[in-house]
Amino acid sequence: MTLYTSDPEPLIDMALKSFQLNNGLFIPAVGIGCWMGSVGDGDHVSQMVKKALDVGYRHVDTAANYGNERSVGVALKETNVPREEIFLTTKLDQNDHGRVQDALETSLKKLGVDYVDLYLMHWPMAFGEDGRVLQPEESPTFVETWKQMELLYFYPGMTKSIGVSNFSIKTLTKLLERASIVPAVNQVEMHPCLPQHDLIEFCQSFNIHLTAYSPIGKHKFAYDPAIVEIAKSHGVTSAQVLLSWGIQRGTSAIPKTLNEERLKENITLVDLGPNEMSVLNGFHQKPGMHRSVCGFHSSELGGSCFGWTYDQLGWRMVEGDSPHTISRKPEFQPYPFASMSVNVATPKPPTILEKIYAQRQKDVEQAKATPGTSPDDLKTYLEMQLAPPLIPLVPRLKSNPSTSTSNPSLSLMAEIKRASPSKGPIAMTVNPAKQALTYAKSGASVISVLTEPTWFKGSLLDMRLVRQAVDSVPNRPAILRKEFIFDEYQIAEARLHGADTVLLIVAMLNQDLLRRLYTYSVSLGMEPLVEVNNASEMERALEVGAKVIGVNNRNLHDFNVDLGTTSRLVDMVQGREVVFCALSGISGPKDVRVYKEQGVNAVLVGEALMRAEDTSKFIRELLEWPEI
Ligand SMILES: O=C(O)c1ccccc1NCC(=O)[C@H](O)[C@H](O)COP(=O)(O)O
Repeated sequence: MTLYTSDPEPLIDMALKSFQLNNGLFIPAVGIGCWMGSVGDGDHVSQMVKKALDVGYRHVDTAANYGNERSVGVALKETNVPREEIFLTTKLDQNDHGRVQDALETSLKKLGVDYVDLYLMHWPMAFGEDGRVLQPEESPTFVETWKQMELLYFYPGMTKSIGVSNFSIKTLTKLLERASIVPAVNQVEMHPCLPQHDLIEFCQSFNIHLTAYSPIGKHKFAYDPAIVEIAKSHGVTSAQVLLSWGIQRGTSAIPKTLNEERLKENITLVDLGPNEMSVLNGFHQKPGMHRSVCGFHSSELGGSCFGWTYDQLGWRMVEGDSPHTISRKPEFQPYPFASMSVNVATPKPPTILEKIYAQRQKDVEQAKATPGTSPDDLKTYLEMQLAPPLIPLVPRLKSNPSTSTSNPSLSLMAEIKRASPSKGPIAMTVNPAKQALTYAKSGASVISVLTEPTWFKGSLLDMRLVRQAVDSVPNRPAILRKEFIFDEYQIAEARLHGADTVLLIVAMLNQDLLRRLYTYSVSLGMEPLVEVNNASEMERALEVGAKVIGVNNRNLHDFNVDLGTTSRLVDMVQGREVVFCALSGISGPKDVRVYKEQGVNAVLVGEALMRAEDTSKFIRELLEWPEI
């Protein structure tokens, strides 16, 4: 909707404008900020948030430290706006850096919601048990806290995005060196007296969105003649000019006001021209102007803030400091309003498979860049024939303890699975070598080793030790590298670390890549297990000539498990030379019996085996095999 004043100056209705974050979610450009200048302020906050939602806001920003999450919760409960239409942010208190999950659970309870859209680390510095400010190297460091926040993101449910607040280029750089997930947002003080040009440039290069708090500068400079003149020429208030400037730079803002008229004004903005943007970009260069309006850059604080020096924080200034060292790039291309999305209500967050894929790409790049494990190094090791001998998958899968009996049953691919995205920790203390030996002695044809570290807590070392543990077992099982494979490099790694086969997940590969990886794996002597989840993926697996196809009963996009997925695809392999396997969700003999009747050749079982009290007995009963 475009509104018109009498001049008529077109005003831009910001209510539903949003910016897309690096995880695919959309953050509305203007939100209602709930810091009231002091902790709490109960009823006022509830009324303010309710009014804001009534007039069109869909973004609410609070923090544990503001002491008003309950009041925000009252407004969320009383409003008619559905929860899923609201982008809700809260922040981790500095007292809670060592207990992130508990802190978020407490915040959710107070807010009366099941999840927040964004959870921010409020400040990089933590407070110790005794209330003392911990120094940057003291545990929990902000990197350690970030790692805990990443876990919340990996086991989704409580927050849809994670980010930071009050981070500088210095502290962000340190965080990014160790981060598996790039923060979606950095929320900082930002207005024309503190434009943060360098920080914006830095964050843009990492696709980190910036949100401005105190975007109107607490009205401390809003009546400067230069700003008033721009406001007059558009027929709007100074506050509207300052907010328009911020959003036109591509940053969102969370102004606060209890006044209904101002609430409306703050989401009704104007398009500033290049000269006006220039005036505001350079505003802080006036003598004495470059400063925090929150008192953070004050000589009274003696060059520190909350117990960290400006140097530790990466803040390079004190009040009135010459801005030339800070602002090297005052000119920014205006953010194209036209390209802003209005899709607030139906964000499409990445699925777990997409998240894992993105993370594994980073991991593989890192491994390739590590001296000794470059692609050339791996090629040389393979040429030197350093990979251990392998066994062929197809015949091994066709043999199990029941094959020579009058009533042959299915074969088993037994998985080693410490944790998973859908279940969290499953068997964190398992010793993979011992578990593998039990599987081998119980008759498993394949041992599947999850080597993904972040969600499944596995490693290549696990797989190597599994291989070593079973190497001398007669008719040893084949070793499967259970991974999210998209690069030949991962297949070479698998072979060198003792795998006999690898997993190729059709859902993550285009047909050319699937064919290329299939061919490469076969060229190293490893017939891959090709995983499908529906009929079209099955056609693609057959098209590349896969000889071992597994149907995953678990939908990797939404975790839904349906044992009928395998049954529905049986017909597609009938009469073909394919070993047909059922993967995931198999927990008892009944499941296996149904598959046996349908002609399935093997089952891959993870969680049920990891949780079994007597693994050998469980396997024998599951497969209805004779005693070995
Ligand atoms: O298990 C998960 O939560 C999961 C989520 C996303 C991608 C893959 C996932 N699992 C990998 C597997 O394929 C299973 O570990 C395997 O099929 C065994 O499943 P189960 O017997 O249900 O443990």
